[in-house]
Amino acid sequence: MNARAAARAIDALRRGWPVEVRGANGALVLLAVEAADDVTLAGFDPHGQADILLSAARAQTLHLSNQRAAADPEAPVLVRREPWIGYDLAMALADPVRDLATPLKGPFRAIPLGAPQAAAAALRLARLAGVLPAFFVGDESVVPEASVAADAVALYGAGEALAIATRARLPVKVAENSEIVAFRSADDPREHIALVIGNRDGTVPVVRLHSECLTGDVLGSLKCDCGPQLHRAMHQIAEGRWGILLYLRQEGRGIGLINKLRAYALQDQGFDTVDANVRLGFAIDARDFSVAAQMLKLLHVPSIRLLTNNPAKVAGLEGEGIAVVERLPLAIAANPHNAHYLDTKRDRTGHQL
Ligand SMILES: Nc1nc2c(ncn2[C@@H]2O[C@H](COP(=O)(O)OP(=O)(O)OP(=O)(O)O)[C@@H](O)[C@H]2O)c(=O)[nH]1
Ligand SMILES: [Zn+2]
Repeated sequence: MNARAAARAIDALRRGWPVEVRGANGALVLLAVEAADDVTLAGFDPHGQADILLSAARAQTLHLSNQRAAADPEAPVLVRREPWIGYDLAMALADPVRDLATPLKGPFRAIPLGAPQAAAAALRLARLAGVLPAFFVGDESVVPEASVAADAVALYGAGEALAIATRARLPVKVAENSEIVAFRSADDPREHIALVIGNRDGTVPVVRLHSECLTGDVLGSLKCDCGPQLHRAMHQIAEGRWGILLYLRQEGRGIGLINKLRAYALQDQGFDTVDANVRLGFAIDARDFSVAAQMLKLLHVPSIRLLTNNPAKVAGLEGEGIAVVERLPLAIAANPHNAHYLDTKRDRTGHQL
C-alpha cells in the first residue's frame, strides 16, 4: 500500500501533476518545477504566490542556505516567491546547467519551512523520479493527483519486497556456464539482475556490485571507468571458481540518467563529479546498497569477497548483515578523459586502490 502510494506520487510528479506529501508536522502540495510549464503553473498557482522548495546543496550555490542546512545536502530550503519570479526564472533556480549562461540575479530569500519532514521526503521523491529537486509549493485549495506519506518515501526502493522473478541459463563471453537471475519488487520498477558465473560450490564467491551506467556500459564512454570495470570484473569472476555480478539499476549513483547527464554538462563547464552532484542539489552519492544485500540473501550467499575500490559498498553490505571477508581492488588504467574523474574518486570520495 505504502509502495503503491510512492509509485503513484513518482509517476504523477514526472508528469507534472500536483502531488501531496504528508509528514509528521504537516503536508505539502507540490508541483515539480522541471515537469511544469507556464500553463500548468498558472493552473496550480493562479496568483503567482507558490514558494519554491529547493535542496540545501542547491540553495548553497545560490547563497541561500544557512550553516545547519548545508550539513545535509538534501535538506529542504524554501525560497520566497517574489512577484518577478516567473516560470523561466524558477526553472533557472532549479537547473544549475544554466548558471554560467544566465547568472542568477536575486535577491532571493530563504523563508521558514512549515513541514520539514514532508519537504525532505519530497526532495527524495524528486531524486527517485529522476527530476531536478525543485518544487512549487501550492496552497491548500490545490487538489493533488497523488498523496504519499513521508515514511513510505523513505522505505521506497530499499529492497523490502524484493523477490526472484525468474532465472535462466545465460552463456556469456567470459563464462558459458552462467545463470541470470532477475529480481522484482512491488515497490520499485527497477529490475535488478544477478549473473551467477561458474559452478556454485561451498567457497566464498567473488562478487561485483555494479551500478548501471548506460554511457559507460553500453556506449563505451571514456568519461568514467564503468565499462572496463564491468568487463574486468566479469573476467576476474570467471577466472575463479564461481562468483556473482550484481547489476543494480542505480544509474548515475542513484540520481538517474538525465540528472547524470546534467552532471556531465556541469563537468563540461569545469566542475568535478562531486561538485556537479552538489550543484544539482543532490548528495554526492545517493545510492543505497541494501538492495544488493537483499539480493545476496535471496541467493543464499551470506559472505562474499567483494571487488571494489569503494569502502561505502563494503560498509553498506556489512551494515545489512553480509560478511565481506575480503575486499579485492578493481583498478582500471586511466585515459585522458577519465583521469580527473578517477583522481576525484580517490581524493574526494574515499576510493582506495
Ligand atoms: N552522478 C554521477 N554519476 C556518475 C558519474 N560518473 C559515473 N557515474 C555513475 O557512478 C556509478 C558507478 O559506480 P560503480 O562503478 O558501481 O562504483 P564506484 O562507487 O565507482 O565504486 P567501485 O566499486 O570502486 O567501482 C554508475 O551508476 C555511474 O552511472 C558522474 O560524473 N556523476
Ligand atoms: Zn560510468
